Amino acid sequence: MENKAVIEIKELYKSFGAVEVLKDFNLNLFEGENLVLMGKSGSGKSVMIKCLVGLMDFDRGSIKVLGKDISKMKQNELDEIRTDIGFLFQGSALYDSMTVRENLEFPLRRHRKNSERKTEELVKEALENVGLQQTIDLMPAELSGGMQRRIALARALILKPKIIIYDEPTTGLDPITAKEIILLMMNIQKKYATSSIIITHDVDCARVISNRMILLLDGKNYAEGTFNELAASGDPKIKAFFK
Ligand SMILES: Nc1ncnc2c1ncn2[C@@H]1O[C@H](COP(=O)(O)OP(=O)(O)OP(=O)(O)O)[C@@H](O)[C@H]1O
Repeated sequence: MENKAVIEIKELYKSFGAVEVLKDFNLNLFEGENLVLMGKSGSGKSVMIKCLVGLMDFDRGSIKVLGKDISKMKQNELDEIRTDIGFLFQGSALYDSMTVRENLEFPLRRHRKNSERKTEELVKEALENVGLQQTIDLMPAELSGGMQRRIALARALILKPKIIIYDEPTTGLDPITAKEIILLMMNIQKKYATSSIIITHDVDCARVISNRMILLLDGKNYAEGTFNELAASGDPKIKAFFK
């Protein structure tokens, strides 16, 4: 892909005491692509994401988001760049005590971007995108796991982010619901031309959604390539990711 990079991570190092979590980790996310990041539990995926959005300091290396250096940003610049990045967290992480509408309004209010009317419009558009307009006044507990995940996806998209980070988007869902979520992610990507990092252990999900993959192992980007390239590898360490 010849597009420009919207995220550039170069030679990133991060240790906790004697534990070196990231050691020369590199990642480029190009405009419009779906990049799948795979790594074992504890390999440092969450640490990398926290460094990326300025929630955690790193020891060495550089991170640029939309062309700007994260480590040189002031708080207000960090706040602004975070509105350009949407998150779908592990599980759904909806607020249990809020209705669907209130869950969706939350990011809009926090960033004070919109008038009341605009807020209403954006909530409705977000629900339409995931086909759940009828749930607007329900509580999360009244929805199935798959519906909760779709609402969480709608919330991740409501600020129209340029970049979306999906953390285990299909974990805990049955295969059919997982497929529905993947299709929805792909449709929404197309509609809004977002660029995405998808963290997943789900080989089926990676096969369907990835334009490119990075395998995180021993703190590094151990291997990179398309799903087919990596899945055909003879390297036992790479093969282990596809079991
Ligand atoms: N704040 C912290 N203080 C000390 N160690 C930490 C801290 N945050 C993460 N770690 C360590 O860094 C390593 C990587 O953790 P991380 O949460 O990034 O893994 P992960 O790849 O996201 O795992 P999972 O797939 O289970 O979510 C782990 O060994 C963890 O114990």
